[in-house]
Amino acid sequence: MTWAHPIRSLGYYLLFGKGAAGGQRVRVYSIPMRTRFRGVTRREGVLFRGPAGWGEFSPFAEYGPAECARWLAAAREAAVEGFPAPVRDRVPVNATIPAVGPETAFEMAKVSGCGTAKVKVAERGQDDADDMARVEAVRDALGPDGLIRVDANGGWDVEHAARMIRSLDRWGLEYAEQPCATLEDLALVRRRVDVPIAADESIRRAEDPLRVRAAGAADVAVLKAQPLGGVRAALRVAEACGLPVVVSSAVETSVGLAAGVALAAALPDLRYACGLATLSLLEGDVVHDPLRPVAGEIAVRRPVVDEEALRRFEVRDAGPWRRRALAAQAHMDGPPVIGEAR
Ligand SMILES: O=C(O)CCC(=O)c1ccccc1C(=O)O
Ligand SMILES: [Mg+2]
Repeated sequence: MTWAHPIRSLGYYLLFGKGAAGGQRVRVYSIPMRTRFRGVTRREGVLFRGPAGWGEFSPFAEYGPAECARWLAAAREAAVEGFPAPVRDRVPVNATIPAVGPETAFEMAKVSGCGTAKVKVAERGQDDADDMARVEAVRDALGPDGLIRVDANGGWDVEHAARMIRSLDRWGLEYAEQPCATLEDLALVRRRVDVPIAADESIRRAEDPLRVRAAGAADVAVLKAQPLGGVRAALRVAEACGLPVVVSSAVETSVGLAAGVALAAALPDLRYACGLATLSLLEGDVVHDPLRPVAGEIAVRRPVVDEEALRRFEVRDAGPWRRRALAAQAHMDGPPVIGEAR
């Protein structure tokens, strides 16, 4: 398939660099994290505006061009196409508690205003007692009616996972997210514990959910809009996988979060709180009215970039990110969005 005009002219909106007549400069941001998360201390990415609004391209540093192509497609959808129609106007969300000490965990759960919390466990360099203390503190903060899920990011082997999930369940677990790295191990753990299992890292490509289901590896699918290639792509994955879905963020600015919110808002069936309350992990944002939860819910809307807010975090040299986006674009299906700088 070739992309002749007028679609090719979409690239026109999204030129990097100065002097592209009628084009847009892309904007690079770098925002410090309030607490280290996934080993990351600054969140960085690209923002650009197209005819449908602002899009964000912010793959994590370790991802290569083929993987980044889906993240770029998500930004293109946001900027050029816009989001599908919502079926709800608010999305219930969970507080995200990083691998912090129990006092901080208690405080974060308390101030979040959320009735559901996701607690990170199995952090490298910590031990089981740290996880126990953190989950106990979050249970204290939420009270008996709160819901607690844990996320091990694949950090346990099967034995360790089965043992820890049973131990942590003394404080009551809604589900355990990605206790082990492989599908086979997830399936083994799932057969050994009563707590439901969610798959996150095991679902990064459109074909993954079918493999998750075939392996009997999970009860819940965690879907992220950017890595799956956008809201529409993620909706197709949700439909194909036949599992209840939790939408979560990739810890983006409000621009990227809006895609996750749009996905959660468009799902026909939403039974779980979503992991979209992640702005509190960042030192700031690029919009005037950030997508933060009120009483455990985020209102469905699309904030626009505020120049004054962006100025605090904008990076002048767009070169490295331009190269990254162009490399991703070479692997992307459909029309290009990034032009060469002139
Ligand atoms: O789901 C949440 O509560 C927040 C999002 C989150 O945890 C996350 C964000 C970026 C990368 C990985 C993860 C993860 O779920 O492991
Ligand atoms: Mg996860």
